[in-house]
Amino acid sequence: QELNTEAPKAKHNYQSDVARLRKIVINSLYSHKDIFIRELISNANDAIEKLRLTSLKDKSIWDGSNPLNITLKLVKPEGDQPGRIIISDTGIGMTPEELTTNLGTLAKSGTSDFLARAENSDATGTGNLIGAFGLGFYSSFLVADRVYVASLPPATAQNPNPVQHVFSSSADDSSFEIYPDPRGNTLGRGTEITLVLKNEDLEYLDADRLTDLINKHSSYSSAFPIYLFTQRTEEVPDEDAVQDLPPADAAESTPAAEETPESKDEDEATIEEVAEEKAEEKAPPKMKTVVVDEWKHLNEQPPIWMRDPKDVKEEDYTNFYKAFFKEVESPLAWHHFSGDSGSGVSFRAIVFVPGSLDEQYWQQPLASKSKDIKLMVKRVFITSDLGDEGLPKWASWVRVVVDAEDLPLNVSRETLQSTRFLKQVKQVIIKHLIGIFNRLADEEPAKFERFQKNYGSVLKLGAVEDTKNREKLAALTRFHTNHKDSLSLDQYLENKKQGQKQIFYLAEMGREFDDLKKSVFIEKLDARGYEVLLLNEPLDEILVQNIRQWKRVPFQDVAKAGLKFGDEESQKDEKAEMEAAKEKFKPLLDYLKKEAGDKVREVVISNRLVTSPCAIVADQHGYTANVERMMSAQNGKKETDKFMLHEYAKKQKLLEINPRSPLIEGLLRRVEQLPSEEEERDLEAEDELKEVTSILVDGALVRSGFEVPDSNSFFSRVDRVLRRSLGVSETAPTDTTVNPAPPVDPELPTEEEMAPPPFIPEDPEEDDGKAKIILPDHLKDKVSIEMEEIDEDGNPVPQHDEL
Ligand SMILES: Nc1ncnc2c1ncn2[C@@H]1O[C@H](COP(=O)(O)OP(=O)(O)OP(=O)(O)O)[C@@H](O)[C@H]1O
Repeated sequence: QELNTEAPKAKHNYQSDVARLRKIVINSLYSHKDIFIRELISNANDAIEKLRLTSLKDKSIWDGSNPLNITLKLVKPEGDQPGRIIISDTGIGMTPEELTTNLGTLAKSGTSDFLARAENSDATGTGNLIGAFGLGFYSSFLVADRVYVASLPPATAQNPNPVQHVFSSSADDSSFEIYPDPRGNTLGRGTEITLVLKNEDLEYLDADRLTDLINKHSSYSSAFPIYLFTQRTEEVPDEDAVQDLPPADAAESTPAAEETPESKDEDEATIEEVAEEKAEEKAPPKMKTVVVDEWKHLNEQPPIWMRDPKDVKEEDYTNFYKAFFKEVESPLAWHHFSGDSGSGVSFRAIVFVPGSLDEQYWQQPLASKSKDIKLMVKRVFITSDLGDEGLPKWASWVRVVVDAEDLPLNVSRETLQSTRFLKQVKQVIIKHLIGIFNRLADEEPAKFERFQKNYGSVLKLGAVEDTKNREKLAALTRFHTNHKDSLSLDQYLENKKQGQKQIFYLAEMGREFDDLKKSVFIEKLDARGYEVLLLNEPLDEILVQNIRQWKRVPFQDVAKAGLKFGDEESQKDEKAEMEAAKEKFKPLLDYLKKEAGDKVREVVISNRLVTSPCAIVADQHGYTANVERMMSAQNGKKETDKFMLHEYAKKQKLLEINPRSPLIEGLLRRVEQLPSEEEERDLEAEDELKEVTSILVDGALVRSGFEVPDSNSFFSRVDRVLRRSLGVSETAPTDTTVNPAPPVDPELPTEEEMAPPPFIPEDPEEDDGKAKIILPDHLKDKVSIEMEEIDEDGNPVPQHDEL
């Protein structure tokens, strides 16, 4: 009987976001058409799961007697009847109101944003779209011109006499219709989706093609049996012919609508005569062709996690992962194992590392829970919510399927959460996850490199957050150094020089490694061949502060006091040189202490500089420039300044001078030349020296990554020195007259005035292949253009200003 009817139907408009989503699906996912079957089967599976879970509380909904399954029927086009795929489930079904809200609106938060991005993305972005969003029901329109959804929820106390309703919509309608099913309550319970296939998509009616698709993408998506209705012809002896009876009329047989696959034996033949061959005396038994109706069980094999890992191919894991977690990208690595929770629950599990870290990961709060842990009991999905026993943030991206054998099937989410099992499972997952990382590090260097690119920061977060696994995670972390692009802490210790008792690191958030290599703080270490860890992520400094030492060797911030090469004792010459320098530069040290006393606590001879004249280092309890920046970024500069402790820490700076620098030598000479007698003082020369000194100190601050307290005054001083060196009068004023702005004019410009003149591009013939900026004539004299050189990665190439 027809699903359609002439009777009046309630018409509804799609919510605007649904209309947009449907448009994206229909227009841009053309090459991913196949996903429709996976999405519909997964919805059917969810509906059955929902029924099962609801029935745990209310037995009247389902008492366990009638079967839970998903069935598919393929109907070939015939006459004016179009080709159809009919997918039915015996799940929770939908009331007419639910049909309207579930299929006519999108309840997801952030949908509009997401759609805007999807609308602008090209074909490569569409993979993401499917993964991130789950197009679900709307993917039907990839292959169907029209979709009918007939649905009947189970009878409940609130809805004792449910009526089967139909949702109907065509691919191009902006509205859909809901009406009582003209066939009556044929479903018993559940949902039946009829896809009226587009002419170009009739290939999906091929049973083998559809079986392949389901085997590949969906057989794992459902814990419930999936049956495909097929018909095949067979030659069988014609028993009737023996009695020489006239042939019966050929008649097509279809299973009754309410007939479920379990209610009849598989392979049970509905025999019907199609043709009869002429009876011949004493000839071989007379044969006839019969059509055999079959319900083929598509997901008969046990799910992948229940199989022996030896029997599962790499491709099977990848396909399973993509289907099960609705993902387009293959996993980076996985581990399949069975175990015992320790509280007597045996289980099987597969832990997957996704191909890349979700873009959203770092935007989520630290407490955000993992969603991709599928907890099953005896093949039946129970929950994705580990409750308070969620994984730590650093591991919240992991995708896991865990199937416990020895828990009762009717365990509810709440009871499961109160068992020790979950706590133990969490530990087992983390243990195996770290096992995967170690295996990659030891056996698959190329993959490990990819892993580091995607998850490097996650390991650092783990080493900070997860004290129990700190050592293991820190050991997996890789660092850039002045010598290498990737180095573990163990490797660092293997390379350390004789006598070296510190792990040197330089931390400057956000700086390029190449810049860090030129830092004033590593001049000498680098020149002498010592290795320095270069840290440029916010988490780095926090990590180092937390672990403090590796294999009993402490970390040393090279921007801080306390730097020791470890061979000072054997470097007698250098020691003597230092002592002599202290003596020789005493007048300068005293002078600088007096002049820079508000910015630094002490002035000392440096052991870390080679070419630079001076640098500012933080004392043991002081803030380095990096920490100062982190504090301001976190609390806002004003807030940070309020705390006394911060004030104290900020003042703990040392000015280190390089005794070998000619500039420092020159400064010493000038200081020594200052007349000591009051009456001989040359105030002008003194002021000049003060100015040069303050520029030197402020320059040292900048060179060391700190902010100059008053940059305006700093540059005015620089200007004065420049004037002096150019022989320009220091006091000659700049002409500061300017034209005042025209009088107040509250009238807004018209749209015409605001519109830019039409843009006519230059003659393409003249194109010389070089990058250029083409300006419309009316802007040519109003705009000046500065070009910045960028490198291959799009980063600005730093310009080295000798000044
Ligand atoms: N076979 C079904 N039986 C009962 N309800 C269904 C069925 N198919 C869809 N629904 C309802 O329609 C809603 C929308 O389905 P849709 O597939 O668009 O999104 P979803 O399944 O919620 O999300 P996703 O596809 O990302 O998992 C579902 O949440 C569910 O409530």
